[in-house]
Amino acid sequence: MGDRRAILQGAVDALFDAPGLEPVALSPVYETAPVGGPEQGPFLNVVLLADTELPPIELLERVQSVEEAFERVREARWGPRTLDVDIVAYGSRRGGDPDLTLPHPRAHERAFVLRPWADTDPDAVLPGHGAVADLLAGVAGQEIRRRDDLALQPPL
Ligand SMILES: Nc1ncnc2c1ncn2[C@@H]1O[C@H](COP(=O)(O)OP(=O)(O)OP(=O)(O)O)[C@@H](O)[C@H]1O
Ligand SMILES: Nc1nc2c(c(=O)[nH]1)N=C(CO)CN2
Repeated sequence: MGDRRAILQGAVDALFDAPGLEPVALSPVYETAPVGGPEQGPFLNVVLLADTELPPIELLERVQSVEEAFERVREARWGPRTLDVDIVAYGSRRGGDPDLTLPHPRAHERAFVLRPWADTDPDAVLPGHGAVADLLAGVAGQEIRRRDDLALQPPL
C-alpha cells in the first residue's frame, strides 16, 4: 500500500541505521502477483543479503522496529500492507520457535523470494530444501516481473 518503492527504499536504508548489520547485496525489484490473501494489487519484492553479528532474535527485533517505523499497516493475513520484512534464512540455522522460524517456512514455495535471492547469490542454498536455483523450477508458474525502472539504491 502507498508509495511502494519509496517505502521499500526507506526500509532498506533504515535496516542499516544501527550497528551490527552490514549490507552485502540488494536484489532487483520484482513486481509480483499476490500469493494468498484477499483480492489485491501486485506487491513489490526485494531480497537483501547482509552480514550480521546480531543473534537471530535481535535481528528479528531490528526488522520489526523498521516495520513499526514505517507504520506498517496490514488489514488481513496475507492482505495488503505498507511493508513486510521477513527473515528468509540466517546462515544454515534451522529452528521452529514460533516467533522466529528459520528458514522462513514458506520461502521454498515463493517465486517472489527465490528469484531475487538467486539474483543476489546464484549459489544460495535454502536450509532443508536445497539449491535456490533448483527450487525455482517448482515455482515457474508464479507471475513475477523484474522492474528495473523501480530499482533501489543499494544501502551505503
Ligand atoms: N522467519 C521469520 N521472519 C519474520 N517473522 C517471522 C519469522 N518466523 C516467524 N515469524 C513471526 O511471524 C510474525 C509475522 O507474521 P506476519 O503476520 O507478518 O506474516 P506475514 O509476513 O504476513 O506472512 P508470511 O509469514 O506467510 O510471510 C511475527 O510476529 C514473527 O514473530
Ligand atoms: N506477491 C507477494 N505475495 C505475498 C507476499 C509478498 O511479499 N509478495 N507476502 C505475503 C505474506 O508475507 C503473502 N503474499
